[in-house]
Amino acid sequence: MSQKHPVIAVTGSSGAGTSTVKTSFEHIFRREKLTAAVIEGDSFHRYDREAMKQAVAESEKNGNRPISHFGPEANEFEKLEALFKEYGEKGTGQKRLYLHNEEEAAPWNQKPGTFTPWSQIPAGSDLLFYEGLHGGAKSDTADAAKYVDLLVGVVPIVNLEWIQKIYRDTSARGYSAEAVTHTILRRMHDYVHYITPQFSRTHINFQRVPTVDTSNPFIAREIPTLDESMVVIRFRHPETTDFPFLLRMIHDSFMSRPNTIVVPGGKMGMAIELILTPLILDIVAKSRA
Ligand SMILES: Nc1ncnc2c1ncn2[C@@H]1O[C@H](COP(=O)(O)OP(=O)(O)OP(=O)(O)O)[C@@H](O)[C@H]1O
Ligand SMILES: O=C(CO)[C@H](O)[C@H](O)COP(=O)(O)O
Repeated sequence: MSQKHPVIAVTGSSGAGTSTVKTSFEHIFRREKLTAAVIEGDSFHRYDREAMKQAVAESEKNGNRPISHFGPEANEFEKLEALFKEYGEKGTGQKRLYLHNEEEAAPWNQKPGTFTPWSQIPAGSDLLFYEGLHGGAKSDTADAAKYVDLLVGVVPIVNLEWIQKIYRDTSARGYSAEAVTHTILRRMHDYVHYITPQFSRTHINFQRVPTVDTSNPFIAREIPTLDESMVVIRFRHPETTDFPFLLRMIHDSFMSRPNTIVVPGGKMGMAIELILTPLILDIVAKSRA
C-alpha cells in the first residue's frame, strides 16, 4: 500500500477492455476534480517492436518456450515496481508511451512500435492511475502488486477476450486474424502464469459474460454488444460494500454470491462509477489526512 500518494491500477489481458474501462475512471477523476498521472502498461514492455521480434525468434530457437508480452522476459516488472514505490512515497516517477500504430506515432514523429522518451510525471497529481497488463504483477524478482492501493481486474470470459483482441488488432493495429491467433497461442504459458494470477490479488473484478454464442472466437467477426452481455462483479471485501444501495441503483442487478453482484452489460459503466467513486474518494482522503 502507498497511502501517501495513492496508486490505482486497472489490470487485464490484451483485448480485455482495460482501455475502454479507463473512460469510466476518467469520468470519476473529472467529476471529483482529481488529477491522475496516467501510466500505460505497454510502456513497460522491455523491447520495441523490432527488438521484440528478434527476442521472440531467439527464444524459440531449439524449440524452447517463446517469450511473450505477458511474461517477465518481455517486460520491465522491476521498473514498474520501482515506479509504484517511488510514486507512493514521493508522488514522482518517470513515464513514457508505446506507440502502437501510425495514428499514435505521428504526433511524436516516430515509427509505430517504438517508445517515446522517458519523461518526469508532472508534479502535483492526486494519484497514479495504471492501465494495462500488469497492474498486479508478481514474478521471482519483482512485486508491483504490493504497492497498489486499489487493484481492479477487467476480465471478460476468455472467448470474449479473444474476440475483442482479434477484432481490435485486425481493425486498429493492422494484423491479420491468423497473426493474432498465433500471438494468442504463443502467449498461453505466460497468460496462465502471469496474467490470471493477478485476478486473485485484485480488490474487485469485472467479468463480462456474453449471452450470445461465442464458442468459436476465431471465426467471430463482431464483438457481442454490452446489451448482449452481463457483468459479474466480485469483491474481495464484501463486508465494506453497500450491496443494497447497488441493487437499488442498478436496475435488474442481482446477487449471485455473498461477494458477487451481477449487472446487465449496458450498466457496466454506471456500475464501475457507482462502486469505485467512494473507494477512490476514501483513498484520496486518507492520503491527504
Ligand atoms: N465492454 C465492451 N463492450 C464492447 N466492446 C468492448 C468492450 N470492452 C472492450 N471492447 C472492445 O474490445 C476491443 C479491445 O478493448 P481495449 O482496447 O479496451 O482492450 P485493452 O484491454 O486495452 O487491450 P490492450 O491492453 O491490448 O491495449 C476494442 O475494440 C474495444 O472497443
Ligand atoms: O496489446 C498488447 C499488449 O497489451 C500488444 O500486444 C503489445 O503492446 C505489443 O504490441 P505490438 O505487437 O503491436 O507491437
